[in-house]
Amino acid sequence: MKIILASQSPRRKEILEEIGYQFEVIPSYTQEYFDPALPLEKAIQLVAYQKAADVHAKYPDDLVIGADTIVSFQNKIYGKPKDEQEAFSFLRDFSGKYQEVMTGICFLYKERQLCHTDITKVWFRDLSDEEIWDYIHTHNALDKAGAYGIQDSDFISHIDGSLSNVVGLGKESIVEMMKKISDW
Ligand SMILES: Cc1cn([C@H]2C[C@H](O)[C@@H](COP(=O)(O)OP(=O)(O)OP(=O)(O)O)O2)c(=O)[nH]c1=O
Repeated sequence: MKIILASQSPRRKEILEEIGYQFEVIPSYTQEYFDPALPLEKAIQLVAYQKAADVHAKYPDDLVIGADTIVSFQNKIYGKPKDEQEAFSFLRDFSGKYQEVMTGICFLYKERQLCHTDITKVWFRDLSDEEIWDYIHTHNALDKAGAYGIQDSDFISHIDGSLSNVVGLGKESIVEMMKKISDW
């Protein structure tokens, strides 16, 4: 079965390559809908589903993988910041505290679907305003949920859970899900 990654994220592509799969990248540009009435884990899965479904409609005989990452902090959702000022306020909020990074993953193949959400707790050390601005001015903070990349900052003191999940796609879950669908 051919695998399609329905994502424009270079990080997700790298992660899937690292696991060793052969796949094609066909990003979804669908308008995503986040349903605030659902429990967070389900709402994020639904966004991952929408991305996968958009591509699956054109490639129903291939295995299509969609994913979506958000940061949840004190019952608020942090996606990609809209500008540098918002990126600053996100990182100021996270300083010295922990947040949860969630990635919803959906596999679609023919009539079948398998979805899952990974959660990793991420602890930030205390950050000065100066180093937050320095990070924002030297990195692509606006392209990342929560305004930071765990892979390109030294803000994190420790994590509890999957590291690749924080970067955008939990390797362990992908491998597990691939096992589950091996008889599809
Ligand atoms: C928290 C965190 C997020 N991110 C990235 C992962 C995702 O690419 C991005 C969250 O945005 P998403 O909307 O999940 O994904 P995307 O728009 O980049 O790609 P697509 O919708 O086509 O799949 O933030 C990091 O790279 N490092 C981190 O530490």
